[in-house]
Amino acid sequence: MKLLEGKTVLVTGGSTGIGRAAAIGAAQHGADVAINYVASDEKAESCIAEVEALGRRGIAVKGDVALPETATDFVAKAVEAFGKVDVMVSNAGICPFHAFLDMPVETVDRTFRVNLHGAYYMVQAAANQMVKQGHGGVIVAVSSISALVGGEFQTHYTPTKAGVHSLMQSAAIALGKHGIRCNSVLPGTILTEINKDDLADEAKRRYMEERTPLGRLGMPEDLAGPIVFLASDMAAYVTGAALLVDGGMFVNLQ
Ligand SMILES: C[C@@H]1O[C@H](O)[C@H](O)[C@H](O)[C@H]1O
Repeated sequence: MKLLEGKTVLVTGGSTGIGRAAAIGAAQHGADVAINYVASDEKAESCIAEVEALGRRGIAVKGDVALPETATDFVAKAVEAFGKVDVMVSNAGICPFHAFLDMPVETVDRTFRVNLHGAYYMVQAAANQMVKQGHGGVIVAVSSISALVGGEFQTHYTPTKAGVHSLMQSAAIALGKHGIRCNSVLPGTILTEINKDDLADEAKRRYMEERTPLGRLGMPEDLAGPIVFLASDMAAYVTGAALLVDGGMFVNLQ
């Protein structure tokens, strides 16, 4: 069953990792897809090629989500291409692991601007377009298990993920009257570009695998299903919620 037939789905950070999996998953479920990306044109083009190979339309829009104008430009280009915005998947994020005591101010600022300000601008721009359209919509934000627990080398990162989770809670209240649902997914440790170097440390990787009840770290594709579900009418009464997608890592105390 295609859960997003004829919908227009926007994904930030959509050329790699979780964002790419969400974009492809949305196309597999019948949606047209617009991705925002900041780095590789090649990866963005190959993502759109996969969307088109699934018989859907796709566009890639380059832009740094830390800049407010990137959000309004992305939404405008999606409306120009597809006539509407039904779903925003706010996924773009960075995690430059670094020790706390000598954490550079630039690293703190950049991480907050991409992960939290960027999410705020994208959610607001999409919501304004959805309100203008007048028939509701859905916002799914990619927060993290790190919204709930800490990380020694993530003191600049975990507050942004807690912030994204909180943003969805408040946006759910602000936008419910417009029929717009707002929810978060909280990925655990998912193997992507963002933690490739960190998990190159065999001991750390083994520790993370062993504390995961399902016995493996996650793949980006593990997030596609939960994101498509929250974006679909199957979740018509779900808003302000947070869905852990972590193989059981969070609950595993003992
Ligand atoms: C970078 C990535 O971020 C996630 O939110 C979680 O903290 C993972 O363990 C980490 O590998």
